[in-house]
Amino acid sequence: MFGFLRRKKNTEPVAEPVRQEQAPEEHTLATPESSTPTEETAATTVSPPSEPAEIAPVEAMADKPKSRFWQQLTRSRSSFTEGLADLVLGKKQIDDELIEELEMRLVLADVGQTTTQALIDELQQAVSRKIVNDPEALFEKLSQLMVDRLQRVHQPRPPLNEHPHVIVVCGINGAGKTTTIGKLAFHFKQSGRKVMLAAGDTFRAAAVEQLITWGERNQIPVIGEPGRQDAASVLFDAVQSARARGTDVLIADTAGRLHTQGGLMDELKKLVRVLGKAQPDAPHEILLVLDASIGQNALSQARLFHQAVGVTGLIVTKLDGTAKGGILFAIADELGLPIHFVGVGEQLADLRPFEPQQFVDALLDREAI
Ligand SMILES: Nc1nc2c(ncn2[C@@H]2O[C@H](COP(=O)(O)OP(=O)(O)OP(=O)(O)O)[C@@H](O)[C@H]2O)c(=O)[nH]1
Repeated sequence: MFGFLRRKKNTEPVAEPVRQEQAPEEHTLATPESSTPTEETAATTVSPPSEPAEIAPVEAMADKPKSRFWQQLTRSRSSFTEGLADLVLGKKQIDDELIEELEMRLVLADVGQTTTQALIDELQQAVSRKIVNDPEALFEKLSQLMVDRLQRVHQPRPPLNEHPHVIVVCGINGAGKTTTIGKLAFHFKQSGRKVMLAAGDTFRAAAVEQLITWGERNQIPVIGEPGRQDAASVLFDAVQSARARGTDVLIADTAGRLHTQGGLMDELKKLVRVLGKAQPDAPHEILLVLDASIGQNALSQARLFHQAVGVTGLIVTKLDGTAKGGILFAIADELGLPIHFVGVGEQLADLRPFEPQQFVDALLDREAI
């Protein structure tokens, strides 16, 4: 049953779940190290970070407080379901008005014309074949079609067999790369991996400092320091250092670049080549960070990054702050690239392994959430 229908019928307000904040604890932080591979990380005791770190394992969160994910998708869900109950209630049959309203809402949620049309065509076929007979069955069918579309491109990430398993994170300026790297590091640490970061964004001095701060929050080493110019040499050093330390996962930041900036795209290709020289088969993953709030523009960005370096998977950020959650369906349909994670906030634990069913349930306000 869909929550937005149930609420209207019962006319009972449904309480939004309240987020539990963790009491801050004292942390032992490792100071960021220099690029010398043999240097040991010095540990100092410092005050708790100002940001409340959520320390529940991300994997465990996937099945426990689902209500939090539900809450984080409030804007996308509201734009999709608000007012639908009024339209549906009182209707015993599916009519053109209902189908047109659904179509409009899919387009407004940035599902995109092509994917919206395909979904609506499939719904209409199900109606004309009498597979679907009433509005509630129509939503059920829509939900199933949406999950199918995401499931088609859903793939597990490669196993972390190499030491280090090297991940390059790329994207345009401000997409959320550095923040996502901090959250990714937390994700891997929570699953018991030894993680290291490489500050390959030598373009913007503050980016290195920002990455060092994320390293401190996660108590993991960061290779690279402000002032270094050559991103390729930072990444090369980082692979050597990670290997010497038996690191499981090395995550490399890169400078934000517009997909239209040919010179910078060439630099990204060079970084990927250099990593391959530092370690055969590296990088093992090239993750493109896309900001959900830019909607359909994310598609052209993804195409050009993919052409340049062969993106292995996507991380879609800022889903919490946008009503354009539907972009994930356009991404799945038109790019065929797997979405591995979604960013739903600015805290360490606000990165979720992407699960199609869970996402559609939250978007369509399914009771299961
Ligand atoms: N609400 C929300 N904000 C996010 C999310 N991910 C990143 N941000 C914010 O987006 C802004 C840009 O993030 P950065 O990580 O600095 O982006 P970047 O891609 O590294 O930027 P450049 O270094 O300029 O290329 C910051 O204010 C982040 O806190 C998210 O999932 N949700």
